[in-house]
Amino acid sequence: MRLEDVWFRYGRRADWVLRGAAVAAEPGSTVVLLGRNGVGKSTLLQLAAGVLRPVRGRVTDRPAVVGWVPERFPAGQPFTARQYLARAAAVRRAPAHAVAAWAERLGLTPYLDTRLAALSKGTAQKVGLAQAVLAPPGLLVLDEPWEGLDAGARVLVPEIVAEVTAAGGAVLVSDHRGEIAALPGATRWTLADGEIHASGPAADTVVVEIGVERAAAGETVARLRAEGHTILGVRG
Ligand SMILES: Nc1ncnc2c1ncn2[C@@H]1O[C@H](COP(=O)(O)OP(=O)(O)OP(=O)(O)O)[C@@H](O)[C@H]1O
Repeated sequence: MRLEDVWFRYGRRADWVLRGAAVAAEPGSTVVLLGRNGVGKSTLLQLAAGVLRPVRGRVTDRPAVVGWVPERFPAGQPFTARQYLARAAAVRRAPAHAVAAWAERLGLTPYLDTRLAALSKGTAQKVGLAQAVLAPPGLLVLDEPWEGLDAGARVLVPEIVAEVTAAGGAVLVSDHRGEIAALPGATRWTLADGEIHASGPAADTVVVEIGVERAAAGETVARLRAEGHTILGVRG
């Protein structure tokens, strides 16, 4: 999947969210998208997934099967989890056993006959994750996939990412919580002021301890994360 000079804004008078983005996610690679809140990560992911179209430029080499996990699963639809996943499986021509197998793996089996609107946020997120992988995706796009998941399910995200890339798919994932540490070997795209800065995986990592005033802690953590650093903890 390749962005070729992609420009995007939400309206004629709106500011540009992306200005001439030119990056590529190669088959078998994992790309982690970093950047502060509101900088345009979700927008870029939706352009990559084909949910949004560029205002200028184009997205090329998008594989036939794209799995897209939005930041918030749209749970307002009038289906049970089983009906929704069965429909998604039919649309993607996924194998017949895929719904039951993914439901089991994600701990969704007890909730399959619950209506989507009645699911907890985390369980709905799991349905969102399941629908994206029912058919093996050539490109898997995950918007903050850890959000709302319990500890048991969080560990599944890097597992699923590794399986998709091992099968030759590309994975593009946004991360504002430093979960990138769980994705060794990932390329980083850092988005700032409408531009993407791509950098290779951190091959050799060291831990640097810094002290900041309490009042500045939140802002410092956010800034360091936006720059692509991993925050291992805050204490004191
Ligand atoms: N549907 C929309 N209509 C108009 N403006 C939008 C829309 N969606 C997002 N924006 C604006 O585009 C900019 C980028 O938003 P986006 O959601 O892509 O950022 P983000 O980096 O994903 O943020 P966060 O980390 O908070 O999820 C923001 O200024 C936002 O207000």
